[in-house]
Amino acid sequence: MLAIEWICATVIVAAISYLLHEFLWMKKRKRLPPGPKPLPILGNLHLLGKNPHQDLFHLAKKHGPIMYMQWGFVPAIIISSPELAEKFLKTHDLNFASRPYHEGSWYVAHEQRNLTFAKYGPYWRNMRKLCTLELLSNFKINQFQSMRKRELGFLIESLKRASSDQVVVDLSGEVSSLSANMSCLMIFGKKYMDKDFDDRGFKDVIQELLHIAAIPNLGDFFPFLGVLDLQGLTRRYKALGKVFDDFLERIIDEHVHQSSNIPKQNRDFVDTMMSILQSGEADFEFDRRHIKSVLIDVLIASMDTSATAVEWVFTELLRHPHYMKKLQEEIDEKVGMNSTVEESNLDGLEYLDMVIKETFRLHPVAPLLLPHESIDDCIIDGYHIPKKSRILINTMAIGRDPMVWSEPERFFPERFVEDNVDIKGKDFRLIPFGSGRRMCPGMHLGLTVVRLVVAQLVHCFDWKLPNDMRPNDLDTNEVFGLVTSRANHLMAVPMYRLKE
Ligand code: HEM
Repeated sequence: MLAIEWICATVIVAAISYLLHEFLWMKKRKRLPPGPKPLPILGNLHLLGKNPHQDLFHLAKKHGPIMYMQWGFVPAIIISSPELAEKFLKTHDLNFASRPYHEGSWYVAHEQRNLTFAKYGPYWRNMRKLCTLELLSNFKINQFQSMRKRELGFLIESLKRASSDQVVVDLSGEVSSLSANMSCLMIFGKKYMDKDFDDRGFKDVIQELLHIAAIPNLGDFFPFLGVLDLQGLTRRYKALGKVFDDFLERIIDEHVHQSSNIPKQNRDFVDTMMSILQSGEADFEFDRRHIKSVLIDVLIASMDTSATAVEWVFTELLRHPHYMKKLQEEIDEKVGMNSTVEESNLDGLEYLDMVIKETFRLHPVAPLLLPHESIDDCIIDGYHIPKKSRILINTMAIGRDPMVWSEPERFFPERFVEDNVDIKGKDFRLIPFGSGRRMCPGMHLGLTVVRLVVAQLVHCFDWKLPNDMRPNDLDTNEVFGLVTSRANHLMAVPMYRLKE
């Protein structure tokens, strides 16, 4: 059959199934949450544009904080208030602790054997425990403290040169490279540069994965269309899966040959995982496939999240120079003009924490968290939540809700002086790392990197916008993806300010 015939046949089958589904559903219709009226087959997919978190924010203003949508054949529940977020992520957490099918993880992470998209069950529980204890513990985070200091030192030196020449730097690019280097050193024990992956180079391959992971996948919403691969995504995921697999196999082999009895405090993540594999101490199915899947997870999760958070903090500080100054004054007082910031200084920097909280409120790195999936039918606030619904918690909508925050659109770190809101998953007004069973296990590491990098860059340099741009003219356009970053790179001129 020709491709066009295949498409027609699939659309007809899809339409019949949809009508059948609607008919059966009518018979036992239950009270669903309110939401926009769906079109036949397409459902509400036509309402989602390039920045779905913003579209859902606007739709919630009309339909309310719990909203039902039909995305193709998939029911979606969108949550936009702290009270409801608490019901989904705390009161009924267990029922919403699974993840939907994710084609990228299927092909790149050995059939969703990664932590991020593994279905809820014994494998996910065991792997999460292992990662939390062995890779993301305080002991492990502290082990890499000197590496972080050294890498950040390299960036400061290069910015000092830019400062003496008064050149504009690509702050987004610089922080992203720093974060990539820190992640590679922690995970693989060395930095990976261009050509280390395949012809395209390390960064390009990661960027391609992030890019296609952000493209809405028709196969996710219309399972019949998945096999046709009309968007070419399956083909690209398979090719990327092979590139990652070859790369990780090579790295693991190198580690196996080099490492015999590396002391625990010197082990990178590959060493740690391989020593667990070799010792046989994992009491669940655990082989190279699982190790490779989790290595990809921590690589992707650590590289872009922290760098994007730093980028947003700087965006707001450059738009509000008086807050930048106030932050400098706090650090000058605690650290002094003769020294750079150490991780041991961070706990005393309260204003820094307020600036970071305020940035997460306005610019959460993952505005819809990661998608959760309901394990069983459930009733919440009198509404029926069907089994296998996709649950999205819109933290961006919660962060800008005037019922929750006064003057929500205003960047105002001082709002946290009186109200010391927790960002570690206990206060549902601000949950940039999620909450409950699926909450981010890398939060401590992520926060350490963000606080350190922001503090150091603000302490060592005054910053000004290029070409006499006024602070108000700096845009805050975003591009939605696995992480939601600035649409345009942040450019600024550093001026060194410490005593030599
Ligand atoms: C500023 C930095 C970071 C932010 C804002 C962030 C945010 C998040 C969010 C919102 C989720 C989804 C929670 C949910 O679905 O309910 C998540 C999950 C996750 N994060 Fe992070 N993250 C950061 C850094 C890191 C780092 C450094 C790592 C590891 C090295 C990491 C590893 C993970 C993993 C493995 C998951 C999936 C957990 C699971 O499904 O069980 N993250 N993160």
